[in-house]
Amino acid sequence: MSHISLTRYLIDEQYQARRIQPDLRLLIEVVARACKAISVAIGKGALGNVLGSADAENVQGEVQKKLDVIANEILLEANEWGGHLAALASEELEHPSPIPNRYPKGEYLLLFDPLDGSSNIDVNVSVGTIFSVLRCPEGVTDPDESDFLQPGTRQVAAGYAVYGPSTLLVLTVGDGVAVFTLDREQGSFVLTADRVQIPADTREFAINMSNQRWWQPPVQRYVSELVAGRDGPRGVDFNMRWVASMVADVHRILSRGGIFMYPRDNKDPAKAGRLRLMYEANPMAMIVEQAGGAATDGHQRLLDVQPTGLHQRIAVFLGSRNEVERVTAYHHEPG
Ligand SMILES: O=P(O)(O)OC[C@H]1O[C@](O)(COP(=O)(O)O)[C@@H](O)[C@@H]1O
Repeated sequence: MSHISLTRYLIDEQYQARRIQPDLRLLIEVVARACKAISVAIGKGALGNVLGSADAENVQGEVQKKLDVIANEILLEANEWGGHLAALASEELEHPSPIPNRYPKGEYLLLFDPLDGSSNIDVNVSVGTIFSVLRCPEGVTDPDESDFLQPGTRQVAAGYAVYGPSTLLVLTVGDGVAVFTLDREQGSFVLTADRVQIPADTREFAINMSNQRWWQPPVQRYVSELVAGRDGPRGVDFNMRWVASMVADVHRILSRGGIFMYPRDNKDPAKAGRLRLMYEANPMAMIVEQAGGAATDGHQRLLDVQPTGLHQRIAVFLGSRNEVERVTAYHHEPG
């Protein structure tokens, strides 16, 4: 694959594929630059005094890590003055963040989880950033929360960065999925895989097994059949993986197939799941579908879910199409 930078890839999407507008291209480049800065901050680790807690809680009632706050500030600062956005929303902020009046405004809404997999930061396991781009409704100059509550099918772009052994940026603008690797010497993202496809079948599943006693019957049945392997109704063995960083688990699935599950469970019946619809499930669902996979909440296509809240949680089943369809079918069976 010849040396194609992110900028070149986006310019081709703008002029050849005629898929994106100039300001969406520039917005994605700004987000990518912010991910580079976050990658540098993470790379410093204990030497940069960025590990550990920030002694503050976010809107979800979770203790924030220092890097949650640092990553959030990097993304807010990088995106507020570029002129591409009408407003932003973050996992770390209760309400949408308006663009200060001193800066020009644009026609897009950006949502992000600045640092996904927070529980893995201090133990040097891959973490990431997840983002989703929507259009600001026509004629709205000061968007509020309701303007963000658009189904995932309305996303014009989605992506994630993985900060692991290498830093990767995975992106879709609705024309397949492209993977870029950060060339640390050049300081630029270079295309290393394009039109990535997830195999329809897999022998690998990802779920936090320690929650098993709380799962509802369809998930109990599906996972027990996987674990039973060749001696069970599936007749073949399945392997399990769980990094506990959604970006890392989803990237493995993008790379070699698999099914990722974070179901609704009875541990906290009030919660519809652990993961957030707007800036975790929806962008990942768009990427997975653009790579030929499937994504549901157990009952319906994730991207068709009508959001009701900026930080709402949802059950997530995504990855290799045939397995996602099977576990979803189990949710539709009577009894
Ligand atoms: O702690 P658990 O139950 O294994 O859950 C891990 C899941 O929670 C998350 O860490 C939630 O994300 P945040 O770290 O952004 O809060 C996902 O990345 C991951 O898939």
